[in-house]
Amino acid sequence: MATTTTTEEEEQEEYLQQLRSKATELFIREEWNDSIQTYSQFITLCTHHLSLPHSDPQKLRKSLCIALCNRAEAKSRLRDFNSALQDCDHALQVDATHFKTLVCKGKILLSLNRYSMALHCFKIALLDPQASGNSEFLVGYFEKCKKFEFLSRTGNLDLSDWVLNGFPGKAPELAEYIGAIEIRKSEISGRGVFATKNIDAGSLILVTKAIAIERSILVGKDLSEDTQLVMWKNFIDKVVDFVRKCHKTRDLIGKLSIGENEDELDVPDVELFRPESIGEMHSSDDIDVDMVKLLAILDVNSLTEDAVSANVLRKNNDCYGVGLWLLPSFINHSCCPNARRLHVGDYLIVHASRDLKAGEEITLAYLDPLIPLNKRKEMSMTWGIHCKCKRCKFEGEILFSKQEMKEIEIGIERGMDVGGLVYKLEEQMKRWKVRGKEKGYLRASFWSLYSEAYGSERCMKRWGRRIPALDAVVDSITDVVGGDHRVLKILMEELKKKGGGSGGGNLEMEKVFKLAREVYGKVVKKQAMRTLLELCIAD
Ligand SMILES: C[S@@+](CC[C@H](N)C(=O)[O-])C[C@H]1O[C@@H](n2cnc3c(N)ncnc32)[C@H](O)[C@@H]1O
Repeated sequence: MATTTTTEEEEQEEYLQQLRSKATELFIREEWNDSIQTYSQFITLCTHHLSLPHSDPQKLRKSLCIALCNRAEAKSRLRDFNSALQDCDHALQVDATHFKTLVCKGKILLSLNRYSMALHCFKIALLDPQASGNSEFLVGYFEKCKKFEFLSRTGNLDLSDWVLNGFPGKAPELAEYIGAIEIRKSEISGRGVFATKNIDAGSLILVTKAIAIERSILVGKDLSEDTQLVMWKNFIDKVVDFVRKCHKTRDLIGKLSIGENEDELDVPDVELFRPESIGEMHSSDDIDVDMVKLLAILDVNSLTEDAVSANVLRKNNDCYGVGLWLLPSFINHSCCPNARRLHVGDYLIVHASRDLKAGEEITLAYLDPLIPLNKRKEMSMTWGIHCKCKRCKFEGEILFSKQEMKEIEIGIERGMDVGGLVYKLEEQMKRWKVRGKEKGYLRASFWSLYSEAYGSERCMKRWGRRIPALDAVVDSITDVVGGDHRVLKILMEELKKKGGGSGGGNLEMEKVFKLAREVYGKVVKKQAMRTLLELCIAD
């Protein structure tokens, strides 16, 4: 009897060895899916053997730990980070200081933007004797975690080198950052994002990585309908894949609006959106996805890189992307926005495009703030929103009561002399005693007239002395819609004409830099900002 048991045990032992060798071979050949499958069989069998009376627990534990660590590595290669993390934790339960697992866990945590936890792993790994042979790359990871941890606390981003070198290679990895903001009920609609402290124009409000993003190369100016459909389908597949791998993401996406009954929606704590917040992170097994709800959510919250309030930093702007970013999805629209977005790789940076007061709602322009009310209304229909901001209200009243406004609109349609139309609008505003912000509203709405007039030498010769100086118009428009790249471009061109360019008069150049910070955010130092300004003109 005893002989039979020994033979059985030996056979099982041999089978275990075979499984381990096969899994290791697949792992070395980087056949990740097959190696995960084989390691899974090995792990189940190994765990079972550990409970048997004649087993060698020390040897088995060692094998189990290595198998879990390798399976974690394979899963992380397939970007199934949450499940990989689960394996690392399991391995560390078996051996709390297992060097390879600590390094693997640190790298996974870094990919998930959980910097301080990653830092902790690399710190312990560095104490291991094995660290001496790997010190260069370990110290590299350690320093990277430290840098990102600092960035995620302060939001002090500096992309100067990347910009000055002409956006080489892949876009830089950024750290996730959540500034002085909270999510609250909004008077605009449902929930909104609010400043909890004063925020200067140009300062970063948040930096966050896309849940998923899909890009397409632009051939010509627009994408064909077919390409757009394929792009949208791929994008949805990516979101579903992400959601299936992570409960936390599914739960957070589930908090986004479907554009209906927004006032009844819960207000989530902004802390939930920190990568390090505790959530039910694990499981790669099927998570139910309510596709109808998910599609409605994507319809309302996806953002495109070509939007008017977005800048994209990359070498060739010949592609176009659609993506989903969680926290920015709570930012409402305003025709007098106070924030803009900047895309760097898969990261979205939202910065203040005007000075913000504590308690003020942060808003983006979903649609062009430099077009007249009727066009804005038309465009807002596609967003399913009916904007009731002060500007829309004021312009609605003036359009309704003043025939001259209609005449100006007809003049634009008929292609009348832009200088004459600007003159007419300015004269009417004087007559109607339109001042301050209200003047800015109308100037912003008819920006196309102003920009064409200031851009035309012939027009300025004729009307230059009868219409306000560009400076004054820039100030009043910026006061109501914040920094805008088109306004910045005209200002730059004007400076160049005066023989200034980037070496223009100090005061004028300061004004350009101030506007540039409102347009791009404080993401580069002065020299690199000059490069961005050159790009803005060339655009
Ligand atoms: C990206 S979400 C913004 C956050 C949303 N309010 C929430 O509670 O989740 C976009 C949706 O917000 C609403 N919304 C945003 N700005 C609006 C505005 N200015 N006027 C009316 N509704 C607006 C619309 O329902 C729109 O579909």
